[in-house]
Amino acid sequence: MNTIGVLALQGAVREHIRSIEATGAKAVEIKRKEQLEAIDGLILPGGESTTMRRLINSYDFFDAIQAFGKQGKPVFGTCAGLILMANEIEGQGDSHLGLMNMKVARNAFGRQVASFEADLKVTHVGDDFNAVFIRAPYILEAGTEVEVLATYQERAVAAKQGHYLCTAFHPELTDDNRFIEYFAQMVEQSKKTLAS
Ligand SMILES: NC(=O)CC[C@H](N)C(=O)O
Repeated sequence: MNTIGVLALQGAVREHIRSIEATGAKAVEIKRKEQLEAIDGLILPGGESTTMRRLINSYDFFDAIQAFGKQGKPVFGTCAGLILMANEIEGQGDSHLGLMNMKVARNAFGRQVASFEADLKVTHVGDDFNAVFIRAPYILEAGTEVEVLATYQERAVAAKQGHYLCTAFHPELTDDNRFIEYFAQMVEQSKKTLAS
């Protein structure tokens, strides 16, 4: 059975645990970096990216998460998690984990319309995915190795780069598990490749 962890320092952890379990995979809350050794894929949840980064540093997760990704193990960032994965953040000198070659903007849809839902066509996932946005970022620029999976109002809001996946929205907040199932398939695939 595949085991998928959710970084549980801050943010929407419990919802991800429920959606991972719905795919049939084992779900684990990750609170110590040593736990990364026992999982096959990692989710960086939504929340507040600067707070999460501060906690990543305090709990000494920074190098451990980068090393996890460099081993070829899949990482999926949602919302604040997408910001953590980008190698460039608009108006901010430093990025965070820098796993994906893309520039992102925070709170990109404005503070007034903080939250909204939209039905999106998502490559690999479906034509009618109900996406929940909460003070969401978006992807301003993406490198050629980054595959944009969905756009909203011509802005890129979901992307994949090899074994890295990210969404500006929160797939864990609906009962539609197709997005997490797609990630679970990526985890399954990488586990087979890493074992061979
Ligand atoms: N729902 C979310 O994860 C919001 C992300 C938040 N705007 C940030 O910058 O971290």
